[in-house]
Amino acid sequence: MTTTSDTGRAAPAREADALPELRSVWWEGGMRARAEASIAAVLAELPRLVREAFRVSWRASRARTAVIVGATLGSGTMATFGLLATQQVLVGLFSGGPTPERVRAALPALVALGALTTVRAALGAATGFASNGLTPLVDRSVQRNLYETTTRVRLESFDQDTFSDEMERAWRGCDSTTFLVQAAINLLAGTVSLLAVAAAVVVIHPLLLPALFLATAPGAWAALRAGHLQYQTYLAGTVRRRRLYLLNHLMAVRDPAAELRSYGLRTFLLGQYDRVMTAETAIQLRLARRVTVTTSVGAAIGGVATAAVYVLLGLLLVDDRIPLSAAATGVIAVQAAQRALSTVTYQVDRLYTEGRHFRDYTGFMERADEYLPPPAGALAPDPLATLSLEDVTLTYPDRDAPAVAGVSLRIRAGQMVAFAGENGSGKSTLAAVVAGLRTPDSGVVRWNGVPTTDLDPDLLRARIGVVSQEFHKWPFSAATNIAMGDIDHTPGQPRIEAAATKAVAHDMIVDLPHGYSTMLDRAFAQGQDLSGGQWQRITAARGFLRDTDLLIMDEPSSALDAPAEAALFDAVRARHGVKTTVLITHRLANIRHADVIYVMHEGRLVEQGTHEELIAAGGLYAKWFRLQKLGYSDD
Ligand SMILES: Nc1ncnc2c1ncn2[C@@H]1O[C@H](COP(=O)(O)OP(=O)(O)OP(=O)(O)O)[C@@H](O)[C@H]1O
Repeated sequence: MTTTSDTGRAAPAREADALPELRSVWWEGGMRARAEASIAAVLAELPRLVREAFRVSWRASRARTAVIVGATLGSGTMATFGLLATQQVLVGLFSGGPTPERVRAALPALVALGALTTVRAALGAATGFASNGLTPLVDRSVQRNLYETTTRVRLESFDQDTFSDEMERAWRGCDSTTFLVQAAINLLAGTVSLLAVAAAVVVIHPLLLPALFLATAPGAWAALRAGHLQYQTYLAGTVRRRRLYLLNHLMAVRDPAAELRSYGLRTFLLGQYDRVMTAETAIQLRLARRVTVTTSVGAAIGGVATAAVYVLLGLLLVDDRIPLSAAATGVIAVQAAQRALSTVTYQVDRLYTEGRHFRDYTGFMERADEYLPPPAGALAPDPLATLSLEDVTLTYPDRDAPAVAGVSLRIRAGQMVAFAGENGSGKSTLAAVVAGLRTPDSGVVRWNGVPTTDLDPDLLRARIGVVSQEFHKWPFSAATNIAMGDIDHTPGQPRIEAAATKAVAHDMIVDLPHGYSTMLDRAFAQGQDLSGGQWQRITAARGFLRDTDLLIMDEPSSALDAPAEAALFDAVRARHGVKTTVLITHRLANIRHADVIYVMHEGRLVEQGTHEELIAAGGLYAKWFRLQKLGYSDD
């Protein structure tokens, strides 16, 4: 730990010897679980995980799963017969008589062994082919299921931390599913190989079975034991890397570079670096020592056990209890079993850690019902005549005060209405309720007198367009970004350009390197990013293209220059009397001509009327309008 003569700088480094705890991250969950689980717990979990892996694999492709299982079992059977054939070859070779005769005697078994090996190789190739093709199918099946759910859940779900967290874990769980399936297949192959060897040695000589067990069990135990420590070491490594990443961002990137220099933070940060690295490196070294000891002890025990088995075979041989061919096959069997076992132990660890993430996925999918919208009505909404809110209240999760409290209002077809109010007064939330994106906790929203809960939500939303304040920058071309306003009807270029013109976006798009085909994301080879105001024009164009009964525009001009803003509001006013528009904006001059202005204050509707009525009433609206007007006057 670094201390400096400058006490002011060194003080924070001495605050505590222990490093501050890092927030746990979801992708470490599987490794952490394996590092903490006992061998018994890991083994107890295996049957269920293997079952689940094969269930997923079966759902993704029955044919491929059947090929994998069939070929793996077939390969195991070939391995058993292969060992038996090996023994027969040895029987022939170790029999009495001249060498050519011994070779001749061994020939049929040798031919059988060759045939078995060939078939086994073919079965291995079939397994490889089927499992390679299975991976994308499994991937697709689980991801599709997840995205089916995440695109259907209620919008409110995203406000809950638990949902976002669970969704992120479930997403990681999708990737784990393919690893889980691969691990289960490999585990099956390893186990079948092991059983195949065991079956063969029992047939050759029953005494070989305990010998086989003795030669393999200690090594397997040591490998599983080392698994704990290896995962702990890995975890310690990631903690170190994460801490380093934080410091790297303080010392080697552009953003903090100026403050680092102007406040003379170099020594302080280097001190932090030394402190972190000294502590974390010590942890890693300690663990590395333990892993080395455990694996060395395991290897030593395994080596001693194997040697003991060879001695045992020698004694049995000397004692004439087993023939030479059986002893020699026993040696081959021990080596084959040790190879199979090292596959098995590795796959056990992998299955367990990936299984943890897979459980996140299945758990999320099981709980997904909680997040789905309640069963909705099936009535098709008629074109809008009136839209009314009756005593509507909505409180966000983890918030005490409602965002919208007891609001009642009525919007008639063809009207242009406006929501005004301070930041956080509930305008956007109210607009989301009107748009059918959020369901109020209490109160009723009626479309032509029919509660919206009785209407088909998709058909209802098809009659509403929303130009959101928090719009998304879709990574598609400019044309597609606009066409997405009515994607089901694949709008043609003339419609797209007409909408862009209304939103003052046409000229700007034409000036892009590839015009309407320009990709609006720099991830693409010739992609472009746009300025905030340019994006806002594209978003407004999307709303105009939708051309629905009701268009809700939430701060559509906050980033627009003055001419663009004026043109946009001309286009909005052109809807007046034809289509219905709800406008939200802080620039009150833009809503002077609205039929009704609803004024929100702390979630409540506190004033309503035309501009003139509200000015005459001398309330909040009149005050804000006066303030804005003052800003433009010369006084
Ligand atoms: N997703 C959310 N989760 C929790 N609270 C929210 C969420 N969205 C908004 N709020 C809170 O609800 C209240 C109303 O927010 P809303 O966005 O409706 O206000 P607004 O009038 O549109 O504000 P602005 O003028 O700043 O856009 C605020 O207190 C806000 O912090």
